[in-house]
Amino acid sequence: MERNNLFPVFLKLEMLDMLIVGGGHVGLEKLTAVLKNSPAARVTLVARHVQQAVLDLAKDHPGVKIEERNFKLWDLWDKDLVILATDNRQLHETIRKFARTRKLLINVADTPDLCDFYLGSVVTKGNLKIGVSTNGKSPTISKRIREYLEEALPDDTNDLLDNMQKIREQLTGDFNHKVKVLNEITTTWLDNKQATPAS
Ligand SMILES: C[C@@]1(CC(=O)O)c2cc3[nH]c(cc4nc(cc5[nH]c(cc(n2)[C@H]1CCC(=O)O)[C@@](C)(CC(=O)O)[C@@H]5CCC(=O)O)C(CC(=O)O)=C4CCC(=O)O)c(CCC(=O)O)c3CC(=O)O
Ligand SMILES: NC(=O)C1=CN([C@@H]2O[C@H](COP(=O)(O)OP(=O)(O)OC[C@H]3O[C@@H](n4cnc5c(N)ncnc54)[C@H](O)[C@@H]3O)[C@@H](O)[C@H]2O)C=CC1
Repeated sequence: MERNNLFPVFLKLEMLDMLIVGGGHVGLEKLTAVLKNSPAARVTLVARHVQQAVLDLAKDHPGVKIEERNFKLWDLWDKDLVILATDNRQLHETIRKFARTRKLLINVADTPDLCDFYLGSVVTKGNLKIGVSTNGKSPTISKRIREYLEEALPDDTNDLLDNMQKIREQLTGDFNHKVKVLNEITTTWLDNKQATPAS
């Protein structure tokens, strides 16, 4: 059977510098995805024309800088990650080439063959976050799985995490003992969806 070989990570975007090129529909979608997850992300968005909705979104996020002009190569100099969302495939290929010489990681929205990483659908319940990838096969199925998990996971999931954190802090004994206790008290969690693990 085919498998998904992508390696998932969770990035701290308030400690990294991201460049988004393109401020149309797709640029807005990607900026929205970034800020929904990481409201304090440091993002520079460069676009010849910036949609009003992009400006509105940026207003509420001090980490976002909007520059309404053509992309320039030096936009890449001080960045860690790049998302391209223009309507110009040739430009995407050129930027990608330069970005890779600088070892920057790049996502070209809707062009899997030019991407070093993909965005995923994201389920969030408090501190819990689940990233979904179909390996580019079907973003619509990613979206459906997100909706399914959002519905299925109890709303008090974050209380569970708080309780578990307290228990972790209070547990004494060696590492193996702690792992055993933590495994035991969570065995039935998803069966009865309780926020307080049985002790
Ligand atoms: C490879 C990837 C690269 C990347 O963009 O990072 C990619 C590629 C492409 N997307 C396309 C289309 C659509 N993308 C969406 C939606 C999302 N797309 C996202 C990620 C990804 N999209 C990466 C793989 C993710 C995975 O592995 O599953 C999500 C999960 C995250 C996000 O973007 O924030 C977000 C859902 C967020 C949510 O709601 O949870 C919808 C549905 C909708 O908008 O309702 C459609 C239309 C329906 C359809 O096609 O399914 C096309 C065809 C373009 C064309 O037809 O021209 C390509 C190109 C191709 O497939 O060749
Ligand atoms: N809109 C959609 O739902 C979908 C779009 N696509 C594709 O994604 C691409 C982008 O789509 P949209 O965002 O809708 O297009 P758009 O035309 O709304 O936005 C393109 C953006 O790129 C900017 N841009 C173009 N050249 C630039 C340059 N040299 N420097 C800086 N900025 C530059 C424009 O000013 C604009 O902000 C298109 O190729 C489209 O075919 C694919 C699937 C769905």
